[in-house]
Amino acid sequence: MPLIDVAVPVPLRQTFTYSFEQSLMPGVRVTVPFGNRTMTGVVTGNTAHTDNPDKVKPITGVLDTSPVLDECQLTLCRWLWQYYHHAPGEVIHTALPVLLRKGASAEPEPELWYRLSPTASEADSADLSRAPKQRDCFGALQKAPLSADVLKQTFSATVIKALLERNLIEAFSREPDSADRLWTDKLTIGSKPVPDQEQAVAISAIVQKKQTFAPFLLEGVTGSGKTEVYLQAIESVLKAGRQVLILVPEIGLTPQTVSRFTTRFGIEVGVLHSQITDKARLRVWQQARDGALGIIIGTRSAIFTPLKYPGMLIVDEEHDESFKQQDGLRYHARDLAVMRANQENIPLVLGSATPSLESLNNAINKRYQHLQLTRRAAGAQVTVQHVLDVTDQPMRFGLAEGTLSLMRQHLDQGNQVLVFVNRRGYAPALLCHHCGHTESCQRCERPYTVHKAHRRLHCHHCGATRPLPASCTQCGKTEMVTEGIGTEQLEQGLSQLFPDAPQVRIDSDSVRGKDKLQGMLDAINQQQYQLLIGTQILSKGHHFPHVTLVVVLDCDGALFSGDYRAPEKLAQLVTQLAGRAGRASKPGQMWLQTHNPQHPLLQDLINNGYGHFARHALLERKMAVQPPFGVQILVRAEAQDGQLAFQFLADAASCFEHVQLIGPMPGLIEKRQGRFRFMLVLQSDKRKHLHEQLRLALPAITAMPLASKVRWSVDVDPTDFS
Ligand SMILES: Nc1ncnc2c1ncn2[C@@H]1O[C@H](COP(=O)(O)OP(=O)(O)OP(=O)(O)O)[C@@H](O)[C@H]1O
Ligand SMILES: [Zn+2]
Repeated sequence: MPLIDVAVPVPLRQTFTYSFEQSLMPGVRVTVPFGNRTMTGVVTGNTAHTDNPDKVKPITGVLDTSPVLDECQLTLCRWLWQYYHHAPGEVIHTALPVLLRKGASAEPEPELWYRLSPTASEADSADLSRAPKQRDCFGALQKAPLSADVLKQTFSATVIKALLERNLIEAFSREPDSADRLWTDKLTIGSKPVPDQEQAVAISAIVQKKQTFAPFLLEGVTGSGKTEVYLQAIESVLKAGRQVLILVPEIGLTPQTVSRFTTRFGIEVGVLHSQITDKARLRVWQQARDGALGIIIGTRSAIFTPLKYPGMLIVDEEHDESFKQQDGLRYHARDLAVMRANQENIPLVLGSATPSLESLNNAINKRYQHLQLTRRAAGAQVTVQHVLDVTDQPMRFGLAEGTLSLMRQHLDQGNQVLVFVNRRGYAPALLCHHCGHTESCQRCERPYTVHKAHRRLHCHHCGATRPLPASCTQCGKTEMVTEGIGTEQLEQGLSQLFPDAPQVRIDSDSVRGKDKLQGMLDAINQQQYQLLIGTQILSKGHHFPHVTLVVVLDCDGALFSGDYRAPEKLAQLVTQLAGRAGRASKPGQMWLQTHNPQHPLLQDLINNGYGHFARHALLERKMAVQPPFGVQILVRAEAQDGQLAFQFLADAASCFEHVQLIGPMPGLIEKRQGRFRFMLVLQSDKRKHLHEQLRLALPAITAMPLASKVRWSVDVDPTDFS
């Protein structure tokens, strides 16, 4: 009997061999016995050899007639489990829509249709004269059978039910029509602006590359019209009947984004993000696989969407941290996009105003073609950036007098002002004025954030919450005071200081709920609000034509972080925030409040811009042999007993010989949800060497006695050191 390799969704770094009466196509789902359970796995190949043939068990069921993962996707999965040193079964699970993991059919379900019943006749129509709706419905079906979806657009369920009860019509199920490339008939090119010279250069460079692997970095300052470049570049791809997959950051996927594409091309766009149902996700997956969608826009995991006619890949805001998954399979969707474009032989456009140092380095080294947009579109001016020294300044709600009078000026001119603070809630700590005790989450040993609206304390690390205490839990005195400022407090304060300026708060608390963010963004652009208060969410790619002033409350924390990526992240945030101002006819400015006005990073950013900062940061990384010049892999471990986690990593460290090791040391967040967290950094200037060393060491690490007593994981190319 043929031997077959199957990836089974268990956390083990191997595939498993089973037998079956015939060989099976790789990518087909099968059910197999595993331990005392039955599991759904995916065939990864047919094999000739097994070490212990007596132990091989048979495959118990075959779920698909054709593979759910095509050759290209399987190749990518193999790359993923090798590169990220992850369990093959879990990799394949990540690559499939949830319903397919659970064994659902990969083929579209038969649709419900209606037709006249065989006994119905012309005379029946006359009988319906006193029920005009039923008569019309009957008349419609007399012409041709119709799907339930179509019929229900015109007739109510009651009308259909009445006709069914009279036995005049009947329901039947029908295989859905193939919609393969039907969208090409609907494709139209809506009105579009004339590209400026830099845009035109970028567009023509991209469209020259058809059906060949060609990576581009589109580095364009905020508001320079990158999206317009995407739109005009994909035009010829769509006209050729080929599909485009666009990745965007989680928060950037608003209906506004989608509508720019639907309006331009007049075709349906498949949308994939974390809020859609499993059923809808499977539907888009099927339509993309069957060639029934021309454009698919999605967040991180959309990179796994199969395409029947792949034409182009785009990663917008490619620097965004949400493209890296921070648990399970810790893959980077941008890096996977590069692999995929290569595999599919198609162009890839990475776009950003603040490119990651990794991508920028690839562009400088000519591995990617570098396209630059240095001017804002349609004559908008660059936002002028300033630092405001707040040392010894009287402050109100975290704002200096100077900042407040600037805000007053802009508000009086009828413009919008955006105030950024990087903390949601009322205040980041609650402490006792008498004994100094800070109320902290015991599981994370971090101060609770005060949320006044709900009168509760929240731990932003683990989500734990409890009622706001009336007195100190240590000494019992009732003089509780808050420390620091969050969005909620700023909102309260600003409504006192500027009672005449309608304000809106945008943070993950206030935008919870379907389409709420979009509603707020629309209201902002209709000028229903003048003061915009918010967190990072406000920095993400939104177009705010009426904002002329951006204020950053406090950026000092990030200047002294233990994370070597913190300066890059801060520079990206500040630049993106500045990019929200002055996007239309009115010029914009940004003010950064700081106690460190002379800090070299701030000075460089303010005076020379992100591009200069990033190139300088690359030099520093080169000296320190840090990514993208050095390669890093993190082994993390956590346990309730911190000593165990530390010891596990110390033992793991002894498995390496020719690798530079840093640690074991505590994570930047030392404790979370009752577990102490440690990490061991493996570093080298040679990628291949480091991966090889880890591959050799992993069996020994996995076999260590402590390996089953702590939670541990491998993070390749880490971006987060918490
Ligand atoms: N060539 C052009 N002529 C006129 N208007 C343009 C042109 N290109 C883009 N625009 C307009 O300029 C605005 C900004 O463009 P777009 O949103 O594409 O910029 P972006 O670079 O993607 O912005 P960001 O990175 O800041 O999110 C949009 O309203 C867009 O319609
Ligand atoms: Zn906690």
